[in-house]
Parts: sequence; C-alpha cells; structure tokens
Amino acid sequence: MTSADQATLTKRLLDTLLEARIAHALYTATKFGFADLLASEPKTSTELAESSNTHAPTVARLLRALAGSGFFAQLDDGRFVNTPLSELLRADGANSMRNNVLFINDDIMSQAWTKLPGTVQTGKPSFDLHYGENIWQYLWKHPEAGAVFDAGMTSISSMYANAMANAYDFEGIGTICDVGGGRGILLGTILAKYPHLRGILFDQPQVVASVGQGHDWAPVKDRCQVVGGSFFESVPEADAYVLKSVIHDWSDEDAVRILKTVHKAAKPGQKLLVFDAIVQPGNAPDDGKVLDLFMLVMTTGGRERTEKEFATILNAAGFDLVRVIPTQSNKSILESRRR
Ligand SMILES: C[S@@+](CC[C@H](N)C(=O)[O-])C[C@H]1O[C@@H](n2cnc3c(N)ncnc32)[C@H](O)[C@@H]1O
Repeated sequence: MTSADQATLTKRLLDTLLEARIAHALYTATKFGFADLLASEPKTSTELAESSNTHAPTVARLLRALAGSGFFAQLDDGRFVNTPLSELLRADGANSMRNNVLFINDDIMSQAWTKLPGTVQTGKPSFDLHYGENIWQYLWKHPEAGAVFDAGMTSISSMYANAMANAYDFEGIGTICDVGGGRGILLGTILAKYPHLRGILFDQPQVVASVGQGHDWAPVKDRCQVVGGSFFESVPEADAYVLKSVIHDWSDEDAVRILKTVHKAAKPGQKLLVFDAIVQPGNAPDDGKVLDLFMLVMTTGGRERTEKEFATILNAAGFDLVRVIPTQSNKSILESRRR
C-alpha cells in the first residue's frame, strides 16, 4: 500500500469519527431551536444566545462547526443564516426533520448506545442493560420520553409515507387497519390518496391519544376509527392490514405472536402488508444493516431481516409471502396473504 493510500484510509476513518460528533452538534443546535430563530433573518451568536438562554461564544463555535457540514452558514460579517439543510431543523418548516433529529440523538437513546459493548459481549439489548427494562415499558412510564419517540417516528415516517402510498395500489381494499400505526402518519397519507378507503388506526392507548399530531389528519379524520390496545392480545377486524416498522422491533418469537393476532382477526385470502427494510446480501452500503444496529440497541430481540427470514416468520403465523415491492425509500412492502 502506498503512503497516499494509507493517508486516504486514515482520513476516511477520522472522518467517520468526526461525523458522529457532528451528529451530536446537530442535535444540540436543534434542541435550542437555532434554525427556528434564524427563520426570518441572519443573526449574531449574541442574538441567538439571548433568545435561547445559551452562551454566545459557544453558540458561535457550535454553528461554525456545523456550517462545515452544510448546516447553517456564517456570513462575512459574522452573523449566521440558515441553509437548505438547516431549514429541515425548523419546527414549522415543510418536511421538518426536527423531531427525527431530537429522537435519534436524545439523551435517552444516546445513553442506551453507550452499552453497545455490553450488548456485543452478552447479546442482551443495550436499552435493557442501561435502563433495566425494555423500551416500551420505559416509554410507558416516562410519557415525556414517549412523546419524543412518537413525534420522532412520525417525523421519520413522514419521509417514507408518500413513497409507500405511491408504491402500492390500495384500490380494491375497503377498510385497512394500520397495526402499531403510531400517530397515523402513514395511514393518513394512504387515506388522503384513496378517497374511497376507510382506516382503523391501532396502537397502544397512550400513543393513539395523540393521533394526528405532527401531520395533516383533519382531511381524513372522518374516515378513520382510532382504537387503543395491544397487538399481543387482539387487533380490530378489517379487509387488509399494515404493519410498518413494527415487526423489526421484535424477536422472531414475538413477531410471530403479533402476526398470529393479526391472523386471528383476518379472514382467509386477506392481505397483510409489512413495511420494513430488507437486509440485502453482500457488502454494499445497506441502511437495513445500520437500522439493524438500532434494533440491537433499542429493542428486546428486534432485528432487520432478509426476505427469507420474513417469509419464515410470516409462514409460521399462517401467511404466505406473495411478493416484495421496493419503494423509493429504504423500506420495502412485503405483501402476504392469510391462509
Ligand atoms: C417503531 S414504532 C412504528 C410506528 C409507526 N408504524 C410508524 O412507522 O411510524 C412501533 C409502534 O408499535 C407500537 N407498539 C408497541 N407495543 C405495542 C403493543 N403491544 N400493541 C400495540 N402497539 C404497540 C408503538 O407504540 C409504536 O407506535
């Protein structure tokens, strides 16, 4: 290897380490709402600090570092402005990713990631190692953390909802139940595209209590029933079922339990659509493999799966995988039918 090759590799490694710190700086800038404060005009770090109860010289250093990655920019006179990237951090901006950034890097999630070495040693989930209980128990007991999670999921899913609604033809379906549907972003997007369709949003009672927050629910509200409960016990009857980013939260055993509950409510021949990442073979960059680490850290036994692994758990619960439909996102639609 030449010394130039060696230098390139070393830089690549250092860049990866620095990116992780930039992600933390991004979280911090988002937490203090700097993108919102810069929505209408450029501001000095002193003005930003006064409005956010922060330390002006440190704000300047934080935003200067982020500007190097395209978030915010510093003008020649020293004031800061938004860039198209930092606009995404605004609470009120179109396609706001604010809640996504706050969710992925917040203290609760970050603490769990510190236990990844323990997870690699023992196979036990990092979240459980750190908090002594699983994520769903924790979020239930800490409603503020639950609200950050639900808002974060809504924000993440807003990136995918259109891609998914566009990738599948819901025309022949009368009523669709979104099982573990969070605050309803995906179901709302599908119902908005298909005016004939009726929906049932099903999730835990404390989650469906804030249905519609963070997205445009009003236009579809009258066509959707909202039901609270546990998908380990029962789910409502519908003509077809959707499970988005749910199966990946659970071990094979628990995933089969959830799918069996759906099987019990469904009739033979009815459709079940699972929206999840599919882990690809080979060494090419694969969001699914990185999301799989999130599942390892956050969930008790959750994992991203290959198509074959999905076919196996679907089959064990009484569903036949019919086809896999790619979407313009890192999730695919696995269409299956109840036997
Ligand atoms: C990763 S989130 C996905 C939310 C939504 N489908 C989306 O993609 O935006 C998983 C969802 O499963 C729900 N969930 C967890 N345990 C549940 C249970 N026992 N019964 C019903 N829903 C549950 C959570 O409340 C959460 O909304």
